[in-house]
Amino acid sequence: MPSKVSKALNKLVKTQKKGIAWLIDPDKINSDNWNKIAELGNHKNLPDFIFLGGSTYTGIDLNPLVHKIKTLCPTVPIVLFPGSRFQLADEADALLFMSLISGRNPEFLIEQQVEVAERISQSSLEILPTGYLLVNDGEILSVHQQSQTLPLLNTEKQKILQTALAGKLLGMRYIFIDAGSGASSPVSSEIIELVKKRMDQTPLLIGGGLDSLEKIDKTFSAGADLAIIGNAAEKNPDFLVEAIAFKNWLNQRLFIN
Ligand SMILES: CC(C)=CCC/C(C)=C/CC/C(C)=C/CC/C(C)=C/COP(=O)(O)OP(=O)(O)O
Ligand SMILES: O=P(O)(O)OC[C@@H](O)CO
Ligand SMILES: [Mg+2]
Repeated sequence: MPSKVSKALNKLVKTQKKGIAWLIDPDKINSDNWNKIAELGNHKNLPDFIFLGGSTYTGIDLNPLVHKIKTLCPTVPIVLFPGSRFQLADEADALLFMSLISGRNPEFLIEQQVEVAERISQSSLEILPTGYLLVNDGEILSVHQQSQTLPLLNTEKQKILQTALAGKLLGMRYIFIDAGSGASSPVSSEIIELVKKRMDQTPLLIGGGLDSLEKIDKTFSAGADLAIIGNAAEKNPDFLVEAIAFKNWLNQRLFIN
């Protein structure tokens, strides 16, 4: 099995560097996004990964989209972040093979995964076993509607820690805590700190509502290894480049110190 993406994620943890993933929603990609991808192809401020997925997308073959992104921006690994089993594409580099462990809906805990296990084990996708937790201040967003689960609250510290640890002990190699796309407040710094302290070498991915450099800074300072940015980049593609430049500056500062 290929290991390019897992190596890159684990390297972030080992070197204490920070990474940024640009989340592209196949349903919403527009001409501004395409222009940005074309620019990225020869830009020094590249995201570490492109995540591809949407909470509601159920439509057509994603391979042509993957192919087009790869042609324009060949050096950035494309990681599938599927809202359902219909969002697979063999031409992507890797797949976040998630189980929604903050919820109790069997469909997203195990059923979706069972349906695709045989297919993906025969593909050349790099499989990233991921415990996926929805955590916010009680806001119900499209991912909650889609998965028919409620988010854990930022105040439910013990429950969130227990859930992340259970995922890790079950062998999930990545923990992704998501406030949900467009969340008005992101995963709290307290939660990120608490979970990060107990993760050892397991990469911690944080996303949802990261729409300012201040929020990204807080997320990284609290211990996130990778920040996922969707809506803010969709609305203002230049924000993505600013966020990446900021992350590069943080990493450089770490190196100098
Ligand atoms: C492993 C396989 C094949 C499927 C996993 C299926 C699971 C467990 C999904 C988790 C629950 C879920 C529905 C996650 C959605 C993740 C996602 C791609 C969010 C992005 O949200 P947007 O589509 O950007 O939100 P908007 O609809 O607001 O744009
Ligand atoms: O669109 P935003 O709010 O950046 O969220 C990204 C992602 O974490 C959602 O699942
Ligand atoms: Mg979206």
